[in-house]
Amino acid sequence: MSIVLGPNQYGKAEVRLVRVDRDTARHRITDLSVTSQLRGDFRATHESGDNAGVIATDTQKNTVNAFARDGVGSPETFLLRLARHFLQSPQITGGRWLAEQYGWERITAGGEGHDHAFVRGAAERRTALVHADDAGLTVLAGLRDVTVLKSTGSEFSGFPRDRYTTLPEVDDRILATDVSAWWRYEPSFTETAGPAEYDERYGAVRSILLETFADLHSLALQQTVYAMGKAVLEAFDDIAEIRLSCPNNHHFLVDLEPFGLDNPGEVFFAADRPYGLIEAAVQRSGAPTAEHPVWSTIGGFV
Ligand SMILES: O=c1[nH]c(=O)c2[nH]c(=O)[nH]c2[nH]1
Repeated sequence: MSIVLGPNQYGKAEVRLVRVDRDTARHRITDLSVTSQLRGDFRATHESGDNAGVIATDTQKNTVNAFARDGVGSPETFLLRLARHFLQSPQITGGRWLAEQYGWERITAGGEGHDHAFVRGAAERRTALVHADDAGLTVLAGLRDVTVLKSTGSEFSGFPRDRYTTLPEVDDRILATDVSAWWRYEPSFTETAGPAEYDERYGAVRSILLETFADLHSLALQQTVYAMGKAVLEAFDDIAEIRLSCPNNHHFLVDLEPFGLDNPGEVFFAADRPYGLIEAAVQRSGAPTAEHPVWSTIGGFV
């Protein structure tokens, strides 16, 4: 039996990059964590330490920072620039470039918000991923940990009961989750989109996800998750598919009877674990059934 090197990739993870656009007194900041990973025939370095073809991870980090000097644009276009740059080296045959963007809002004291003072927003991040392989470039866009809650308009009943079932059926409960999603753009979008189109589309998808969460009377988080994905695909032909991952952040009604009090859906215990975890891909019927290769690069369902 002989031992051989299997699939491999390497690069710099989580380059923390803050870009200040200061062309006017009203500054804009872009706060990113960027990961660059390269693929190619890197047997030599693994087998004998011959680094002749190895673009150092330090060089990859420097390239990320240097490219930011010209502006970031949108996370998607920034990653596409990096991908096209590294793919110019003949030994690089593919790769994976990932960005997580942290939101900063202007500090507001009435009026328009401060010109150059910001407050970091919620845990929510905007995400982008560019994947390159023999078939070309694929762009995913997404979001992570968009925390939402509705205080009514959610029920859960009709599930099977066995000797281990204790959950009561409820026709009114809190529904709370942290929405994470990735959606895959068709080439028809990525071939022409610039930063403005990516930004606009990100905002539109985020709004659709939130509005659907809010408006659908939910009989199960599964129904809400599917409806959110479906609404996005119905709105945009050039989004091929979307994957969602949503924990069910349980809120349990506190028993106030020991204190002689009723509790008509007013006082809850917000449990942090365990949590239900509902994940689904929403796709177009007739699309290829084989999983697109990009999904194997994201680590986890979403
Ligand atoms: O929306 C829900 N889906 C489930 O599958 C489930 N299971 C559970 O215990 N509570 C819930 N809620």
